[in-house]
Amino acid sequence: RLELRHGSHREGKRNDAEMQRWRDYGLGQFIHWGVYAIPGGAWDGISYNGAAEWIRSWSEKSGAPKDWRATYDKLYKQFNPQHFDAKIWAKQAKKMGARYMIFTTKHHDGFCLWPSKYTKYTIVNSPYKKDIVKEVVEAYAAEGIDVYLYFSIIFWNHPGYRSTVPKAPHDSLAYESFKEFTRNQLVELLQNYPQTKGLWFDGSWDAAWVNQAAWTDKLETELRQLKPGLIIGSRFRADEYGKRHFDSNGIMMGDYEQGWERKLPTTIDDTHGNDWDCVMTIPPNQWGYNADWKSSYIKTPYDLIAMLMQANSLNGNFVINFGPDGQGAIRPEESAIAAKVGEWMQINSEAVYGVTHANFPKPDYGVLTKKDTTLYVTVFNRPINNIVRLAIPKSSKEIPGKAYLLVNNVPLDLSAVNMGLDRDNNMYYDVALPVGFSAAEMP
Ligand SMILES: C[C@@H]1N[C@@H](C#Cc2ccccc2)[C@H](O)[C@@H]1O
Repeated sequence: RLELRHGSHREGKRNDAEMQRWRDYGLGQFIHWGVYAIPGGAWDGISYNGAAEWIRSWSEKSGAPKDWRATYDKLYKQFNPQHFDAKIWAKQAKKMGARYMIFTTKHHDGFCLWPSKYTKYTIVNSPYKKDIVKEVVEAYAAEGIDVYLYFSIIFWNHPGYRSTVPKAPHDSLAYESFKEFTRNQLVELLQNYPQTKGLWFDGSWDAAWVNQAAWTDKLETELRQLKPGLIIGSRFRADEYGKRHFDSNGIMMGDYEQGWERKLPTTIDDTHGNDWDCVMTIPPNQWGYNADWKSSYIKTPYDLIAMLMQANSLNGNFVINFGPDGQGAIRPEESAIAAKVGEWMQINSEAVYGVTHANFPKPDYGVLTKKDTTLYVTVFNRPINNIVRLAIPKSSKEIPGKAYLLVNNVPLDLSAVNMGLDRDNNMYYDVALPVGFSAAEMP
């Protein structure tokens, strides 16, 4: 084992109340919003083929309009979202069943949706002027939804930003100013918005930042002291050998694993016994608003519900991303998806909130989650014989005999079902699905 000064400072899960609250969320909403919502993935009739929130990085050699960067960097002067109403967003999240939300205070372009004292590139200098982060934090708090602030380390047009490790003296000096700027903004966010429960870091892969193990370690400690109980994921900092998410001894950095971006673990072993979240886009890879939803597959509510249950069956939270348009409205297609997920959650959220992995053989008809001695069997692939078999290894300590199978919220008493031993010496319960049962079909 390596002697690390700036690796993970804790082994095993955090066991304080704030982290248990995080663990119990089950479902979250991510909102990506900023100046990038104005172009919405295209400009002057030319489409950008990357993620809409990355459109500033569009180069002329890959088809960007002439002087695109300069054009983009003036767009904030048009940012005046007349349809923005954080209360509408928050009510939609509530109806969807989200217990927490993650909001982009600034993305890689650096435009701050709060009146930061440390740069002029903020909402104050846009026609909108008002503090959007404040409106969001307050609206979600009013709905009882916890807020986490997304913060991009990358700031493409900050004079001191460097992606590669600075070598020349003037670059090193510039980067020192960028580090101080970054620290100042993070302290400012925690002081301005004390309601926030955590920071969701992104854009921390640059060599220049990865090379700052000691400084970022010190900064993380300072932020945690500033806000006891603060939750920070594995993406914030690297150890002194440049290892991210997991230090050079394989111990997770931060409080939960942030590696599951647009992907999910398959087995509980993939999660290494850690807390984790999966953040998921509705199109294949668009976080910010992209006007064109015709040229790619849009996930259905069923797709998202299946992912939600897979995440929760493996001890993870599932966070669905929404990208409001340049006027601040969530597009009708996204609102419809949120409503459908909410209808399903209305019936089945007991199998989502506060659950843990059930250590039984995973059935092929759906997923298992559990809470205390109650087992939730969420059936997505209805067996042709209408029987779901629950196999419990005889060695298992968790015999759900006292539990109920909640199948689409229909409690089934296990003692009333056919039991036996299969050839793998598992005890099994064969449960006939009630007539009309459907976990996934919308009511
Ligand atoms: C949460 C998501 N992370 C961001 C990214 C990225 C990215 C882009 C290229 C290569 C690797 C990672 C996306 O823009 C979005 O904010």
